Amino acid sequence: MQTMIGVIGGSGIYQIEGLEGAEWVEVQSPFGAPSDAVLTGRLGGVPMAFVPRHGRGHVHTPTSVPYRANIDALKRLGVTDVIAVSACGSFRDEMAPGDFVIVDQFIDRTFAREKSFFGPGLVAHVSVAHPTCPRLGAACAEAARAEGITVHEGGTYLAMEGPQFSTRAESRLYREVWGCDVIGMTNMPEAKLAREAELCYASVAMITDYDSWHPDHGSVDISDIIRVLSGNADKARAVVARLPGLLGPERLPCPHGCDRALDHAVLTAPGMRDAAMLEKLSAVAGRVLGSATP
Ligand SMILES: CSC[C@H]1O[C@H](OP(=O)(O)O)[C@H](O)[C@@H]1O
Ligand SMILES: Nc1ncnc2[nH]cnc12
Repeated sequence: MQTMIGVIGGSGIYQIEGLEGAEWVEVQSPFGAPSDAVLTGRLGGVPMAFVPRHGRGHVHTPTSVPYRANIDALKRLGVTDVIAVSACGSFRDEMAPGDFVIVDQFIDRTFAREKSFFGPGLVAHVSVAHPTCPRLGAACAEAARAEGITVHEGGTYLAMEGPQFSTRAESRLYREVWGCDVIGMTNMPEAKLAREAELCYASVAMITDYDSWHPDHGSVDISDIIRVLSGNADKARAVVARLPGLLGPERLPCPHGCDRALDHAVLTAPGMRDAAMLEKLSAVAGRVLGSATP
């Protein structure tokens, strides 16, 4: 199988440079319109697809991002591995603004988003006990280190609904009681949907601030975030540029089973499956439903 890298660019990252044959393509998804057209091309001989999570010009709120359409569109294009690049706040002194965290756990506190491709007429339950791909995360960490970035391998990301930032009491709860390391508004349900679509998913969280718990740093402030974001964006693009060399064009099956997540997940009996749902899920779950899109 051929590697195809999907990149979801977060706040401050609305395009990537250097793609050969770069082209913005409109992708139709049965889950609605993706955040924007998808930038496709090749980097180091490996096909790549980039979607700006908030759209060019930053038009989508964390709640209005069409997470399902974005993941479905990447799957339809043939993406195998998704790197989610995101701004986040830090709950740890040692995880400082400018550092990157390769997130490996989430606490999902979002409540106003569609969280599954499945539903009535086609029921499935995938495991997200380990919600990110260790193989892809290790490649991202290696790429970040090669760029001289301070990178923390492993961390728990609290996904909040937003769009307002946390109160000081919430910030302390997430840090002191729940043991979270970073906070953001977008990696959930994105990671859950990537797992349902059998895509390897790694989250590269770029720290922009100390949220609102830190006695020496006051409260989170959007102008501080934007200042750090501009530096982070170039670093993130440099990390992405190293990934084709690290992942290579030939893709071996995921040793952690991300690409087989649906093997035993669909519960609805074959004769009871809803025809419209089968059609809708042809890209995401075609491998196990027998309706794969060509
Ligand atoms: C720019 S501050 C808040 C905003 O930034 C993060 O977005 P993303 O994860 O897409 O980089 C955060 O989750 C909020 O949506
Ligand atoms: N402190 C914070 N809380 C939520 N999302 C963020 N994105 C960047 N910083 C953040």
